[in-house]
Amino acid sequence: MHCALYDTGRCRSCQWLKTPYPAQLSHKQSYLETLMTPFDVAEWRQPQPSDQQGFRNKAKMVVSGSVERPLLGIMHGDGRTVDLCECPLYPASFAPVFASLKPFIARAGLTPYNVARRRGELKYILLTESRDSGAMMLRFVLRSTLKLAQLRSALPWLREQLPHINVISVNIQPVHMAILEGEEEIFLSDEQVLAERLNQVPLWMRPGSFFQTNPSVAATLYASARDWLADLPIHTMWDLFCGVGGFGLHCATPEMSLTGIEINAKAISCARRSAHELGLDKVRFTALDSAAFATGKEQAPDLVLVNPPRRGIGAELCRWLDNHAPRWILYSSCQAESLAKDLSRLERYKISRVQLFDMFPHSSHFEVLVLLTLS
Ligand SMILES: C[S@@+](CC[C@H](N)C(=O)[O-])C[C@H]1O[C@@H](n2cnc3c(N)ncnc32)[C@H](O)[C@@H]1O
Ligand code: SF4
Repeated sequence: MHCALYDTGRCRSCQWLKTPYPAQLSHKQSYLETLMTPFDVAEWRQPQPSDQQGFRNKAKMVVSGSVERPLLGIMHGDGRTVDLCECPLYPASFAPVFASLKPFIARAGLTPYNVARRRGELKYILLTESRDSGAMMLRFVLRSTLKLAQLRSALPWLREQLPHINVISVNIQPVHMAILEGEEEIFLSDEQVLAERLNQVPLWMRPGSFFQTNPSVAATLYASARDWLADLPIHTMWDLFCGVGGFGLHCATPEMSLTGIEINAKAISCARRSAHELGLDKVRFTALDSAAFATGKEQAPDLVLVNPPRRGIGAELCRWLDNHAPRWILYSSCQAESLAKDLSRLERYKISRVQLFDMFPHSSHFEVLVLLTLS
């Protein structure tokens, strides 16, 4: 893939950009196979490739420069800022939004936050697109509510320019640190959630809840989970670290009892809404810590699906799973090293199937789906 920003040294975020894409995939696959050497893998599926560009549904732009000439992009460690509006990882539909946002920032007088001087108001612009409908969610991360009234009164102009932005909000992040978002979210639109649909399953995105950033590959990942489970006699299932419910809602059948557990209550409200739309009445989604939920139970379901953050599921949950022995575990991981560590703790399981999903092209990262069967 060609990136002028990379070639001119302005952005080097994609460390593997100069490696041809097929070689990127085979490097990732060989690395994964090396990590899995201690385990006996019954079946390897072919890696799932990604589109090489335009695959992201989300932009997190640091705002810098001046109010008349804002830059939307990244800040390097030395404080240098670079405009990334032409980053080829974003879909073509993002360019007109960035083009309208720049004059809007001037109209609303949203002075970019200057980290060195600790002055200014607008810190980040967060833009998310529904791949299904093309509708978008736009969030302004501000240092305080000082410019909120100005932003509100300039907003009709922006809405006229960009009528497909359904959800607009302001996040207040008063802390002077590299933290992206604060606790307080103020909605400026009637809509507070953005509808997505992957494989005909309705999903909802909302500020602050996790959603996969490569929706095409996420759709193949969820569909694979559903296909892998389709032939197994599963009556009861848990989806731990479920986010807005993508895995569980793909895998659940009307007869199956599904419990989804996630720490973020807003994500849980999205998952409940999807289950209701699908007419799944044996599905429960609850906001809890996954390990605390599992360790409070006497009995495991037929299958436990886990999709943890990069740190993995950890020793306590592995111990509980190994002791309570669900017949199957389906583990989706975005960090192969923590996955390998967790697999070594699940001593009673054999590895039935493994597949790599290239969620993050041009970087060393990838997603892996592993089916474990009780020995
Ligand atoms: C990799 S994301 C996966 C989300 C979801 N399965 C999906 O497909 O989008 C990990 C999720 O775990 C949640 N999480 C983090 N720590 C948790 C915990 N201790 N207990 C439950 N959920 C947690 C995060 O909020 C996040 O939604
Ligand atoms: S993140 Fe975008 S701009 Fe930066 S190197 Fe990758 S493709 Fe180029």
